[in-house]
Amino acid sequence: MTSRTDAANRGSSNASVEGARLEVRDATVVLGGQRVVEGVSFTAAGGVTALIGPNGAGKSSLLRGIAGIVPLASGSVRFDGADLLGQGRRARARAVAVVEQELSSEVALSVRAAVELGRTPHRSLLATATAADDEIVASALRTVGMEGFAERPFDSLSGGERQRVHLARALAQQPRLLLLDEPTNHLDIRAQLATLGLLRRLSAEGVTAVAALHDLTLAAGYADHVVVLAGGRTVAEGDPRSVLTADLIHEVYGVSATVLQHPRSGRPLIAFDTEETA
Ligand SMILES: Nc1ncnc2c1ncn2[C@@H]1O[C@H](COP(=O)(O)OP(=O)(O)OP(=O)(O)O)[C@@H](O)[C@H]1O
Repeated sequence: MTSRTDAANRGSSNASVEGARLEVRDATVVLGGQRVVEGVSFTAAGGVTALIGPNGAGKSSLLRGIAGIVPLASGSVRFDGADLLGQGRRARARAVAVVEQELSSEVALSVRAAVELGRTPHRSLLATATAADDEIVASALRTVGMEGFAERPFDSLSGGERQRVHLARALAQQPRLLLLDEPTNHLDIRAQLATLGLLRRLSAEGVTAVAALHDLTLAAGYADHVVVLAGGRTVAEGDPRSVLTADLIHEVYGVSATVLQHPRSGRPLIAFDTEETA
């Protein structure tokens, strides 16, 4: 596949506050002896970056490599001018929060306790929660609309509710870099729009957000920058308005689509050609 890079838009952002710069260079991740991410580079100076691509493209592995959850076989990740992966876990967790797809963690905890885990990197080892921590946790729960669930056991929640709690925990971490793996998974459409709107608001406050997304129209509607992966490699990147073409969608996903324009935002609306419309 050809590599198309919209260099003029690389790292561009509509964010009103420029976030710290994330520079991923030649990232390669090897899992089970396979190069599942190979030589991926992109820069995000604030704003929302969407990672898109088919199942198995390497989106989760790239996010995990950036976060230091899996090692990079080669390449580097710099954030705010420093080598992110060279930092200790605790220092990294003060800057970077990750919302992963896995929904079964914190099963024995209440919702409030699960979100409180987000404060751990900011507290000294044996310290208990301060009033400020409590307010940050309460605020994170309010932001995701889960304040009424604080005392519920985490494992009693629905999939979408768990997803929101994971997001609240990441917010409680007060990160400057937010990495999210399919954050709209399990969410109803209102919650999906709220989550992506929240990413936009956070980016306006200086948070750099990178999210793996499957819904191309939502990615087009909310991202400043898209990175398209297939087979572990970058196929295209840039402004969603120039990258998300019918040709690109056919090349990457093997499906036919008509790309329309949102009448107000001008952003791409992707209509898939079903048997009826083909
Ligand atoms: N532990 C592992 N050992 C071997 N291969 C792995 C391992 N983990 C992931 N892979 C493979 O790496 C590739 C990339 O997986 P990854 O989860 O990063 O893709 P993805 O783009 O996030 O996919 P999806 O959209 O399905 O979530 C896949 O082919 C997957 O099977």
